Amino acid sequence: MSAVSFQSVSKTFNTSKGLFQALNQVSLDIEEGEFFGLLGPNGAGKTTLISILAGLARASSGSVKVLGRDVRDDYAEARRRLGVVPQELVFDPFFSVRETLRIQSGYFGVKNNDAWIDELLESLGLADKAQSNMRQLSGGMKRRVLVAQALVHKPPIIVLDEPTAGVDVELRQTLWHFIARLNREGHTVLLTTHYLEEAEALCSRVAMLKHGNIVKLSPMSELLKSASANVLQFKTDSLLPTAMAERARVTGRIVQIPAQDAGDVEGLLAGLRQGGVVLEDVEIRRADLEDVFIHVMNEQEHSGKGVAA
Ligand SMILES: Nc1ncnc2c1ncn2[C@@H]1O[C@H](COP(=O)(O)OP(=O)(O)OP(=O)(O)O)[C@@H](O)[C@H]1O
Repeated sequence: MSAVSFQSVSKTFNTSKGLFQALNQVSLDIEEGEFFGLLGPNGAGKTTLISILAGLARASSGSVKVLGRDVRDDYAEARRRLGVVPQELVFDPFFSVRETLRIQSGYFGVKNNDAWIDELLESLGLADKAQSNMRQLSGGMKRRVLVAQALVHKPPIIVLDEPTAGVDVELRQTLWHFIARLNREGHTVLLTTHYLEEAEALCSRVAMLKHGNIVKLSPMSELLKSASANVLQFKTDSLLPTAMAERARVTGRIVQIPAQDAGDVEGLLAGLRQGGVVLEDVEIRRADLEDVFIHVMNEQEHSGKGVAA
């Protein structure tokens, strides 16, 4: 049985400008024990898909099942199997951290949960904040509580919607260490993130979403293999020749151009020299998930919408 199964899920919003299709026939099965990444640019439909999974929004058509339970017809049972860490920080400011977690346990009907609550507090670096009121915590600490809150009923499936947006390195490390442990222990993880190096390090399979369509669905290893093998990277203040500018990813002074092999790199360097481009800090590195992501998104731009497996 799939941990999460999306079958032809579409979502249309009524907006002041008319109907807007945020999801278009999304079908996707996430297996038990997977660490699955849902990637896509802003507005691709990731949060909408997760909101439908969590029962916070309704699909216009299609169905979603959590371990075989339909999120609409069998909401309570489906929801109990999910631990959802939302993007937004929402709390009741009057409770302490421990009270917040106890209340959440009660909500799921879990009694005598203090041993697990202590373990969550310890693993997420919150042990010394257990008695603090929520309103006294920093943003990063609140985010840790949000994670603890999602996990308080030991859900088999953990859903994280951009959990590391704007959080510091220490929290990221604490969080990933803990989530990776839970995944090793058998929990399924569904993650959306804009930090592609995190996705690359953690996810065994990813789906890329664009304009509400799945445009890529692939194991991470195959995705990385499918990429052009290398990237020529350098810094420059010069303008690039047009043919090269079209292939390049430019961030400030840093230019990165995909290259298949050593011959391709030589050709690029010769072209740059001919174009009078002055290079600094030249290096050749292996392509990463960000290179693949940009390639897939550009491909879609040029070929229109569509599904590529
Ligand atoms: N309640 C709503 N009413 C109208 N349009 C909406 C609503 N919620 C989302 N949308 C639109 O649906 C599209 C998908 O939004 P969604 O939040 O799912 O994207 P996302 O992939 O999570 O983006 P981000 O990476 O920015 O979080 C966007 O164009 C958004 O403006």
